[in-house]
Amino acid sequence: MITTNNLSFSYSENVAFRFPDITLKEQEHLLILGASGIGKTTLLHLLGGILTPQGGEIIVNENNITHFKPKKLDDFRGKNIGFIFQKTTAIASLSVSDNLTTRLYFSGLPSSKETIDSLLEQLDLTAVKNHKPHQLSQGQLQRLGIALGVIHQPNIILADEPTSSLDDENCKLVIKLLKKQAAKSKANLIIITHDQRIKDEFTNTLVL
Ligand SMILES: Nc1ncnc2c1ncn2[C@@H]1O[C@H](COP(=O)(O)OP(=O)(O)OP(=O)(O)O)[C@@H](O)[C@H]1O
Repeated sequence: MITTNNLSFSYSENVAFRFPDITLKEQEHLLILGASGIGKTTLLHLLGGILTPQGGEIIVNENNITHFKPKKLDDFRGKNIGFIFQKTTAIASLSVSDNLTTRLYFSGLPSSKETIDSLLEQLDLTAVKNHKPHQLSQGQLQRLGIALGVIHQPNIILADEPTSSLDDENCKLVIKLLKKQAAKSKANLIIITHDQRIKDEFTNTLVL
């Protein structure tokens, strides 16, 4: 569950944003659309606690995270938020499997071979589990990005332009995978995009 009230943020006097309020009940999805530069990534980073709003508040599962101290926010983010970035944040020197083990560690969770193997299987990455990120294809890298965003079963999955560089077939596949992973961890799924192809896949949309 996530609620925002009167959120505002500015990078400078000239680059300032006021965002519409968001209310998502358990497991609801939201697609955020809008022109380039309108503030979509900024909003996603506010929702995930990467940026702190100058005004308003963000409530995640009854926790008002707006005024959390940095350490508490880091812990909260590690356990509850799953980010999927356009470009993978995998560690180059580690294998696919070890990247997932490391992500679990940073979320304060024990390494679980079963959890990792099962997720790799679902994302069709088993064959490359011992490969380093640079040995993966674009599609495999994209799926590793999803794995890294969901391995710790977050309550909120935040995806930044997850389909923009994909062909139609892989675009559909990624959306299906994101919805499936969100259902599995009973998470809210919030996607920002200007990819019009995925508009029809979501009933709940917010245009900035
Ligand atoms: N760290 C920063 N410092 C200063 N200005 C920034 C910073 N990050 C973003 N901006 C500015 O804030 C505005 C909104 O950026 P943001 O990335 O949130 O937009 P967006 O809607 O996600 O754009 P796009 O669709 O092109 O990714 C842009 O004008 C951008 O230049």
